[in-house]
Amino acid sequence: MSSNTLLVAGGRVLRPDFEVVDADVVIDRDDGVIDAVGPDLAVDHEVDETLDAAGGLVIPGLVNAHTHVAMTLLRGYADDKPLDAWLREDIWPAEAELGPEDVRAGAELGLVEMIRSGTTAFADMYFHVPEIVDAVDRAGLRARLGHGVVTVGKDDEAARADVEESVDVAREYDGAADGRVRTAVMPHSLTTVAEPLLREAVDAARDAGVPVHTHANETREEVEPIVDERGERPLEYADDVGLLSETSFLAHGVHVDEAEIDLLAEQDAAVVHCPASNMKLASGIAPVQDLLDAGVTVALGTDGAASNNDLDLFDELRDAAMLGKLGADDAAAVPAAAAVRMATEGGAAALSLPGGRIEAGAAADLAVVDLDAPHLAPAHDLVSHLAYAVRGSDVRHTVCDGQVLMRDREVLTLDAERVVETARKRAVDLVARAE
Ligand SMILES: CSC[C@H]1O[C@@H](n2cnc3c(O)ncnc32)[C@H](O)[C@@H]1O
Ligand SMILES: [Zn+2]
Repeated sequence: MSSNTLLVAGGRVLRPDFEVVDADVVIDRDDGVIDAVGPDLAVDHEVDETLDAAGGLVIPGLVNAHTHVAMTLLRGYADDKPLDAWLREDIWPAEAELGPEDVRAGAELGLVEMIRSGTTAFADMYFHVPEIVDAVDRAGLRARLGHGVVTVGKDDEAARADVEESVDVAREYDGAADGRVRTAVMPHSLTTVAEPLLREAVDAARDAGVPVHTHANETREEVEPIVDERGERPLEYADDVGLLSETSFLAHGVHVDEAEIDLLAEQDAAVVHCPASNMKLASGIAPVQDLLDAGVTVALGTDGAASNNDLDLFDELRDAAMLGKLGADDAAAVPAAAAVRMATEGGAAALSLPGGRIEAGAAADLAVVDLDAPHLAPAHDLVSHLAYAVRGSDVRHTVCDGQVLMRDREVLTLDAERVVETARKRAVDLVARAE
């Protein structure tokens, strides 16, 4: 019998086989692990804290497998443009003005938003990573973090320094926040990092024992020059430089051909599907059902809040299921359960992080979704509801690593009001500097 036990009581539980059962969940808070799942567990367990899940569904905490969390400061700053123009004309000039405290403020805002919508783990590529690590440590989430490398437009010394920073950050912070923070080396994309430095980054990641995360095959405009200049597809190039492996995870994967899908499956590299960002920037429709059919691990990501424009992974679930059907011209494609799996187990697998399943021995990362709202009645099929009807605002409690991050919609680890106020001020000042 544990002396530091959290009980999630009286709800229904989404099991790994996607059956929904009436069950309590007992969590060992010291180990951050689920001890038991089953009916009436309060009877045989001494409990230190109870979360009321009556009328709710206990699900694995959602995994946002690709974002730039501090971009919350640029939410609504530049819309209705395609990727390249959006980055060059608006986003990159604004980001050039970002200081470490801006990134901290933007990250905290994003963390509050994710906790409030049931996300317990995420992957982030950005700048000023030490401030993001600190924010994640205090917020209590789990994350795979990295410094994004861009070498184009930089002289050799600056380009090399950017790669070094990504490797140094990955080495220094892997295992931070009691192991909740893991790292990766993060070259921004196959076109924004020059080949010799991309090779160095990949080799250094392997030496450091951390994954590589990059944007890949996001737009036609990005794919075509690679094919023209190299005579090979982007993911063949990525494979040549050693970037595809069982720990690497690639954001977007929109414009991938059959051979590239086979390559991803062979190398066991994961794809993070970002449907809202792909729609908003008109980047295209990823062949998600084809990826799944080939056995590729597919996760879901919001991308940054400037191309989404929120960090609510329930939106992504719905978009993934809807857009998957449109892209495949098949209403049976990307069914509800597949979308939910991508947002949970698929995300944890892509990021090589614990979580994604509610079962004894699994990490105690979970969310309790309130089923009382009118838009969730009736409840014929709760997996269907998770994919098509639940909103982030339906989440009642969020738990990560056995710690309660939100209880009855009150975020406990960060002062949400102060975070929002600080981010508002920082965003106004940032935009004034950028214009
Ligand atoms: C070098 S840190 C990360 C870098 O990525 C930018 N970014 C945001 N969204 C996207 C996207 O959809 N594709 C490519 N790059 C993106 C972000 O603004 C940072 O500069
Ligand atoms: Zn991105």
